[in-house]
Amino acid sequence: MQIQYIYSMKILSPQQLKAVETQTIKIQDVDLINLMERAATAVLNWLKNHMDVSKNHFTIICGVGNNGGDGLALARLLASENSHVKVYLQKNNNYSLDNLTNQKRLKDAKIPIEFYDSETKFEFQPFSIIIDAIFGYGLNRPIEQEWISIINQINQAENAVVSIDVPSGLFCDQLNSPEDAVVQSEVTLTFQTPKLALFLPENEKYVPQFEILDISLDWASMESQNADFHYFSMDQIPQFHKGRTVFSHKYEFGNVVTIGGSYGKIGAILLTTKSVLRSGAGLVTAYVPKCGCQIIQTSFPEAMVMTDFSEDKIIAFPSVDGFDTIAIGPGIGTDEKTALAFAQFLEENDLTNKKMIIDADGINLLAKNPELVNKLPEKTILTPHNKELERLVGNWNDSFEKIKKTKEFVQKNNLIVVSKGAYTQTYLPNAQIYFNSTGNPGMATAGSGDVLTGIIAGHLGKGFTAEEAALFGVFLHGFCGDEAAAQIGQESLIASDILNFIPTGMKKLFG
Ligand SMILES: NC(=O)C1=CN([C@@H]2O[C@H](COP(=O)(O)OP(=O)(O)OC[C@H]3O[C@@H](n4cnc5c(N)ncnc54)[C@H](OP(=O)(O)O)[C@@H]3O)[C@@H](O)[C@H]2O)[C@@H](O)CC1
Ligand SMILES: [K+]
Repeated sequence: MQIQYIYSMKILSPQQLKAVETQTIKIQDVDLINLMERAATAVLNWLKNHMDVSKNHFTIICGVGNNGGDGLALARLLASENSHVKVYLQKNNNYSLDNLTNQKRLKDAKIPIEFYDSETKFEFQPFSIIIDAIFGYGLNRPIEQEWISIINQINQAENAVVSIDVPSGLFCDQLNSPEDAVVQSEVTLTFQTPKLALFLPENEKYVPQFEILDISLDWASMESQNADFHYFSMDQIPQFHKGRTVFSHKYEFGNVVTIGGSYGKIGAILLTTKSVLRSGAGLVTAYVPKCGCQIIQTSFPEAMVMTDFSEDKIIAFPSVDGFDTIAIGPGIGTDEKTALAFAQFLEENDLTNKKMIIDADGINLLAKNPELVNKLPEKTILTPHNKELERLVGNWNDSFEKIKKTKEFVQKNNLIVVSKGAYTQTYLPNAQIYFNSTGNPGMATAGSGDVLTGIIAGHLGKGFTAEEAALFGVFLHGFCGDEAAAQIGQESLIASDILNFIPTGMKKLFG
């Protein structure tokens, strides 16, 4: 089963979006004004799904381009729903064509437009929702001094703010400088494909959350764009279903060994081992120091256990001949003797045909001895958090430097890196980077990564390619975490909950 990359959602630059827009107009035989109407209708529908628009008040602040045009069209649609709408439009003599068309449509519908300039002092009604339609993906320079007060007034108001397409002032594919004026919205409703800026931690205060609204741009045109960045979302999931038949037997679903644990950290490898089987792998064996044997056998009878001759840490790695998948790291510690055993294991085994994933202290052991990276089988999956990743690729000053360094690292070494965090980033050796769409802040909790390692290892065992296992494993982990949070909340969520929700998550995805 190979991933059909054509099904992934590409993250496009403003120039590419413009090209897709132009091609859509040609292929669908429509005009831009129709796309604008689709965009405004999509926003209206989103608002209707989230509130009673007929009772709400909206203050729509529009710019001079097509983002402003979306705002004007939305004003007309909201007014026809009996909403209370106040429309502000920037005073200018350089409006886009379709902005002008929508101005005329408002005039025809007798909906007044109030013009603002850099001196305007808005009087927002306290309960009115501000719709930010000043700039979208067409922003081509930071917001100029004279308009900063407009953005500041929006940010200082106590009103809820909804941004259309992009928070005004935010660049789509480069970082703003900290002093730039950018709208801080509660939610951004972005059209068709998410923009790169929405995923970057530097922009969290402008984009605490976003939603993608479909406006039926031409799919083939989007797919024809070259993109390094992708969004891995629900649309890609059906192709990951690998069912069982009546005659299936456990040996068809992989034989996985999990290597880790040390005195006081057996729980980590236990979580990983359990997650392997819960993900549908056939067989799992935990290789742990002696102190871990009873713990694992008692709390997880489905697993087999092999033990190191040491009581409290791993100092000699096992033979991996009979296993197809190897997971190393959870709870293993960084003792010198463990480090030596790990190095010897990588240097003296032929791992060419093995599938491998390394996590946690396994990554720290690797970082201590960087030339060992050359000994890893191709497409080994590494699942570092940011601190662990820095130990492998060096420090970075911002997201773009991180992306560049990590991309170089995976390409040079033919590895896969899963960089954990909000919108977990998966770097494939072909230089493609995927942002994940599932998960929640409650999952930043002890042992969450151990469960992820097990889920990915389980899918490797089941026969997924390394790319598939990494991408789908990250998605499933977040999805199960979301299911768990929906039931018990984020605050008290623990890693075992994520694990316990794997069956619910799998069932919900595949039936
Ligand atoms: N395909 C889709 O997804 C669809 C997208 N649609 C919508 O179109 C939006 C993109 O529209 P857009 O291209 O007209 O750009 P937009 O963001 O309105 O701003 C451009 C204007 O701002 C100006 N300007 C720029 N920077 C500036 C600055 N710092 N300070 C001052 N001025 C500045 C620039 O003028 P300039 O001065 O550069 O000549 C120009 O006048 C998109 O986000 C979405 O909402 C839908 O309608 C339909 C389908
Ligand atoms: K906007």
